[in-house]
Amino acid sequence: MEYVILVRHGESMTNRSGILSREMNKYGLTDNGIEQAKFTAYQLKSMNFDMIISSPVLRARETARIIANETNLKLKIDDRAIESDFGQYEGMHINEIPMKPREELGMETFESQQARMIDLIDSYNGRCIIVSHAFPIRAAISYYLNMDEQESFGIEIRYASMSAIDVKNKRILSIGSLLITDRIKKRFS
Ligand SMILES: O=C(O)[C@H](O)COP(=O)(O)O
Repeated sequence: MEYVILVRHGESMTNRSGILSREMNKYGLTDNGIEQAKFTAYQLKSMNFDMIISSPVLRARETARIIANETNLKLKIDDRAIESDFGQYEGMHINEIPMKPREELGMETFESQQARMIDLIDSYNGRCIIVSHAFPIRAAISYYLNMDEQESFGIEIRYASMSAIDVKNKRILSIGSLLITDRIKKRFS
């Protein structure tokens, strides 16, 4: 891939209820999340992409469909963009989960999420949008910043935000932005 914009889905019922879930067909976007996705789609419409790729999880698919409709891009579902695997804590409220490292809880590790996101980015050509989830997106960004989970802990990936990466030069152009700048638009013109 030459350039990629990593988009987090819009606000969903998981976020509003504090539930951690990678359920494929539950917890869609809230009305707020739909509006957030539409605003991101509106900005991306003025740029040139080859494809949009999405996590198979409903909230990401709904966000990607909104963007695909606005940009007339072909939408492809790719499991490598999926939400973190929460293991035995799937579907639980965030407050019910012990404050321990993911490894100790039997959840998918930061390294595993980073590896599958980078494998995904490196397996496509051209300029793409990838719709995924906060943690996998942060893990991918950390790869280009050469940071580990703790060092990148402060990176916030907001709903429907856009993180632009110049993949061929391994350079981060924006992190968790809600607005696309003109100089980033120029790279996708
Ligand atoms: O940050 C996390 O643990 C999750 O990635 C949040 O998931 P979401 O981006 O699907 O809300």
